[in-house]
This record gives sequence, structure tokens and C-alpha cells, in this order.
Amino acid sequence: MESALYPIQNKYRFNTLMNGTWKFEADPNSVGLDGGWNKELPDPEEMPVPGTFAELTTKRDRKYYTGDFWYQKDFFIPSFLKEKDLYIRFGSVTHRAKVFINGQEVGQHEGGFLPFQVKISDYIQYDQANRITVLVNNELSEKAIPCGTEEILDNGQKLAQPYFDFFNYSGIMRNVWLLALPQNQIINFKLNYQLANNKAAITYNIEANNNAEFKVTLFDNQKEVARAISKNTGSLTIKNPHLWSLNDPYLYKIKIEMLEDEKTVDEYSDQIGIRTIKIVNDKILLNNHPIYLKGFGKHEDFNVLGKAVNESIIKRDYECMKWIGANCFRTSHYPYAEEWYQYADKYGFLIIDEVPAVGLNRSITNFLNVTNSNQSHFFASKTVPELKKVHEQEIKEMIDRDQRHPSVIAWSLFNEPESTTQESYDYFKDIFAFARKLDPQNRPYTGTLVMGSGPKVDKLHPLCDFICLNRYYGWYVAGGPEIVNAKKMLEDELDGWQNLKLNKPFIFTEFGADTLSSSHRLPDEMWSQEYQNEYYQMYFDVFKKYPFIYGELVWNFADFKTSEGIMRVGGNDKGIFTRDREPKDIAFTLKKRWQQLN
Ligand SMILES: CCCN1C[C@@H](O)[C@H](O)[C@@H](C(=O)O)C1
Repeated sequence: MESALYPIQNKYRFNTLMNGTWKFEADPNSVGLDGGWNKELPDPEEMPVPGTFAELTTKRDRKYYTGDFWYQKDFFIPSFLKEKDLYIRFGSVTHRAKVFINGQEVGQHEGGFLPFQVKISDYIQYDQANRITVLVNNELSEKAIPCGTEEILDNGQKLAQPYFDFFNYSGIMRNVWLLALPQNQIINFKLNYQLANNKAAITYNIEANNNAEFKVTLFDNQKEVARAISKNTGSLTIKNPHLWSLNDPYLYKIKIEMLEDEKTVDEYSDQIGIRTIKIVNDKILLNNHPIYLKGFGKHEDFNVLGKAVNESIIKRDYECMKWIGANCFRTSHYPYAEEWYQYADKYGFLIIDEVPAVGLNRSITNFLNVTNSNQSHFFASKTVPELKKVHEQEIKEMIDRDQRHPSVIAWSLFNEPESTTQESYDYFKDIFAFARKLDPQNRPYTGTLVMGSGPKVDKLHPLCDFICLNRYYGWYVAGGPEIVNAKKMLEDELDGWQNLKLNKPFIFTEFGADTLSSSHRLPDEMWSQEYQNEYYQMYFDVFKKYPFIYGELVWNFADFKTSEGIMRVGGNDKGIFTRDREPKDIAFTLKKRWQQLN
């Protein structure tokens, strides 16, 4: 089942991390289930969790391994945990998982970038070793997100063929917890804020697994400032609220207590930031002040770690973003580990939270095609109903998990799908209607439009509260000396959008040029640092003419791993920073620009 609450410890709740060395075994012929691997792996090796095998191996067939694979670990449950409900919670398992405890199947989950938990109380033995086994699968299809396909190589091995431009890392890449929770427990709670006359009304909606009363208390720096006792919904009001903002990311503490016969039986506390976010005409307002988004499309990606969570990388990335003067990033192209959002709440960063709906566009797999929008009628496929169900499930899990973060300012429901066909509009009309019911703060909903989905042909922008453009004039189109044409192409397209008079903010969510940090060229050439500077200067010169552009999220924060290809030199090199987080020349240009831009 989905697991929206990040594990915390208090008088009622205990947890311990199950990270470390697990046993691992690939199962290319999918014989494990019949072969009893859910009880005992026949010939396992050691594998670190969190981690991803693809970055650790020296063998190509293991790096690109596609199919079933197993993790297994023994753990001890002392009998003093007897009166608690016990769960195992995965920050994520990519892309799908089936979990066994002492050989018994206890749950499964589809989706590789959101948490889930399985209840294990009825399957464990107290005061002795127990065994968890996870069957993972990393195959791609058009029935799940992110989308892709696979081929069978001449040697019989499966090979994933992503419809997206990042390496198909897989495995248990985020934290794993053993949870000991009260039988009657708080499952989740969502908040909304109304600001008026120097007061903040905080509305709460609590989800629990039983019918109970709740005491909700708000603390400002350990001092109680408001309290309410109610059923699942209610509100608190405080005067002179200290709002959460970019320059002053002020956090309160909210405590939810579940009461039974006036006795507290469960408690969940969280840090919250009181702020409002809304779109008014062509502006994005944070606490009723217009904001201009400066920052990045990112990836969870690092040497040796692949996409595995690591708080040192998270801290380094925020330090680099603070240094450069950024205030925002998009979690391209999937929800990131929860720890990213916790830092953003504390550091004062804005996040566009993106569901893994990437690759819903076969023509994207051939970049040369994408500019002429070689439409494949992706949304006419018979697998689309199955895809929509998974897409909606993951939107719900993302919003349920991230709804309370003040740093999250918008939901991105797609990245560069086919968007110029009636069936694409029909698909996303339902997706947006589904998503809009899930966030009581009604944050803006959007998605990013691929090159070729311009003002004359795109059908999805009417669904979006602000418009996100991924544009590569000067790179995939009209690169090198033709950059002089690229500038006019960019202006022509923006004139086209301007003529639609949408009265909505536009954000550039991707624009960039592959650049080798070792390359200097005079005159500048593509792949040189000088060209990356010229490329961005061209965009910034154009942006000045279009007042409805309210954000520039460059692609990408850092170089990152992709599948191999004739256009990838060890991966995607459009980073402003190298993969090991050192600045390219462009970082100093952006720092100068962003520290002046307010
Ligand atoms: C049209 C290309 C789509 N866009 C998606 C992103 O995931 C890629 O990394 C980026 C690129 O090619 O650098 C372009």
C-alpha cells in the first residue's frame, strides 16, 4: 500500500533503517518464484541498499540487465514489539516489486519512484531471525511509467529500450525502514492555508485507519500557539503568521494526536511552512508576491550511486544551487527521494514536482524526429487504459506524499508527451481532472511541452495553469553557425504564443547545450564552453522581449548518465556542473545573472 508519511520516532512510533548489505541474485529466466527463491536465494552475491547494480559492476551484461532480480535480508524482531503493527517501508523500488516475509507474499507495488509499505505482523516470528525477500523487475513498456520497450539480443538477453534520456537505473535505490506503529494509526494528513487580515487559517484533513477524535497543536519555536480538537477535519487560526518564503523559509511544528477515550494512542509531528501559491493572470504569486523561477531541471544521478539516495549529494547540490543564486528546480522526470523536499523546505527552494510520465511519445526516442513532431498516435494504443490507471495511481501517491511541503509549488503531470493529437488531449483532460481533486492547496498543475508542440499545434496547454516549454533551438535544431537562425525560430515561436493571448505564465523548463568541461574553442563551436555561453546568452536576450516568461530552469543542473548513443559522450553533458558537481564556465555566467535577477 502507498506510504505517505515519512517515518518518525516518538512515544507511539518506532522505526529502524534496514539499509546495508543485502543478498542479490539476477533471475533472467524468471524461475525464482517456482524455484523457491522467495525462501532462499540459490547463489546470491552481496549488494548495497540503497544502491543500483548498474553502477557497481564491471560487466556490460550486468550493467544493462533487464528482467527479474531478487534481494534478500534476514532481520530480528524482539518480542517487546509485540503490541505494535509491523511494516517494512521502501522509499522506492524501481520499477516494480513483490515482497515476501519468511516465504509468504505480503504485498506488491508498481512504480519506481514513490514509497510503499507492507504489513508484516502476521508473517514474522518474534525473538528470532526473519527473512525479507523482494522480487524486483525493471522492464519498460507502454503500460507503465516511465515508458519504453525492450528487445531481445541475439544472445537471448533482454535489453530495455527507454523512451527517455536517462539511464534505466533500477533496484532498491532509496531507504528501507522497519516500522513499529500503533494498531490504530494516522495514515496521512493534508493542509491548506488561507491568509487574510494578518491571520492564517490552517485547515487540516486527517486520514486514519479508524474512527477517532484528534488533537491538533501548532508550535512556534516550541511554544504552543494554537490547538483544536475535532474529528478528521478542522482548522487552526494564528495571528501575525511568520510566513514561509524564499529568503525566510520559516517552519512551524504541527502535532496530530489520535485520541481514544481522551487518551492519545498515536501521534505524528511534522514541520510545516505557512505560505500560499497561486497564479493570477500571467504571474506566479508566492504569498501574493510575483516570483521569477531561476534554476534547473535536475536528475537524481551521481557516479557509483546511479540514482541511489545519498544525503551528501543532496547537501552538495543545494549548496551549489545556493551558490549560483537558483531558487527552483523541477524533479525531472520523477518524484525524488523525500529527503530532497525536506532540505528544500529548510533551505527555501521551490520545487515543481513531476510524476514519472516521461516517454509518452515514441518519436522522442529519435531526437531528429522530435522537431517535426513525427506523431505516432501514442494515445491511440490499446494499452492506454492500463497506462492511465498507473499514471493516476502515481499522481495520487506523489500528491499524498508531498502535499504538505511548502517548497512544492506545482505538480507536473507530464514531460514531453505527444501533445498534438485529439487523443492526447482526451487522455490528459481526464488526468488533470483526476489530479485536481487531490491537493487542497490547489497548487498549479502543468506539464512540459516538447519541441514541435508549438502554439499552432499543441493541444495540452489549455489544461495547464502555466505553460512549460522545453526548447533546443541552437542545439538539436539550428546549432553551431546556424544559431543565428535559432534566435529567430525562438522568437517566432514566442510571438506565436504571445498572439494566443493566453494570459498565463510561461516557464522555460528545459534549454541547454551539451558541453565538455575540457573544451574551449575560438571561435566557439558546439560542445565547447564558449558555445554553451553563447547559447544561453541568445535565450536571455530573447527572454527580455517577452514579459510573460516567468522562469528559466536550465537543462541540466549536472551532467548525468544516459543509455549509450551517438549523441551521448558518457551520458548527457548539458550540465551547468559536471557529474561530480564542479562548475563549468557557464556556472559563473548564471551566478552573475541570477544574483542580479530578483
Ligand atoms: C527533445 C528532447 C527532450 N529533452 C528531455 C530530457 O530528458 C533530455 O535529457 C533533454 C536532452 O536531450 O538533453 C531533452
